[in-house]
Amino acid sequence: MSELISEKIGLDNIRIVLVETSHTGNMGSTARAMKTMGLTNLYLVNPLVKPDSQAIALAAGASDIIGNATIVDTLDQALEGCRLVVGTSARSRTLQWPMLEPRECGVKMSQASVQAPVALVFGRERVGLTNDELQKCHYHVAIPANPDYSSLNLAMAVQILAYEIRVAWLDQQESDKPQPAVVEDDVYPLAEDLERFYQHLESVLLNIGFIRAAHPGQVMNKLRRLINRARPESQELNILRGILSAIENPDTRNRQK
Ligand SMILES: C[S@@+](CC[C@H](N)C(=O)[O-])C[C@H]1O[C@@H](n2cnc3c(N)ncnc32)[C@H](O)[C@@H]1O
Repeated sequence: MSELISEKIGLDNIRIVLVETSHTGNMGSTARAMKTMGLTNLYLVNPLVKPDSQAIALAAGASDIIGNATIVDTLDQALEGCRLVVGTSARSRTLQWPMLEPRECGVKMSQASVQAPVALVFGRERVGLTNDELQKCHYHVAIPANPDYSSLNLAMAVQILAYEIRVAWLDQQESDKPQPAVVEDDVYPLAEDLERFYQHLESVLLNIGFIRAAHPGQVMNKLRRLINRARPESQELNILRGILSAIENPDTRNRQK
């Protein structure tokens, strides 16, 4: 595989997503962290400040990454078209999610990006990512820092995880090991298809009275975790959608008997 082609189909498919960033310096330092590791795709979700001269100054030679950043209103928009989403968090949450070590995260992202766009999502400087945002991710990754002081500066967290992606990518390019098996690029559903499935599931569970709107509890969160852990393929997700439609539409059910 030539350097040119592999760069195009690998690192270019990796999105670094920053959610509601409030310091332009962090945008600049993130751009620099990305470019040094060969990453180019920066997404800013509802940034609280617009990239300014401080962002450009801290980006140094990477201001093109800031200039080409995609600015969107919602995290769902930033994840459109992605088939693997990893969320980052310094602290463990009430509902534990499948976890990756930074090294595993690098390998998974590097391998999956050969097939399709993937996203690594970073949170707000003060409060990180919300539980809802983290539940849109297949996996979480935590940099195993000092347990007494584990919260890194946003751009430094980007640097460490981008480095792990670089190491895995170089290993993939240079080793004599066989490349990951080539699979159809639509084997896993898009992030937006998964979201539509979760909305469909929730609406059916509300309609049949399994979830009560006034007291939904943790059912949907736990189902999201279960389904994310299983990582259904597109065809399997279609079967689940079909089951939901059959529950909703008794006429179809009778016809199939
Ligand atoms: C300053 S931290 C936010 C800290 C926030 N108080 C919290 O508890 O999530 C900003 C972002 O940097 C990333 N980050 C910081 N430390 C991290 C760590 N140890 N592991 C993974 N990501 C980290 C995460 O994306 C986090 O949302």
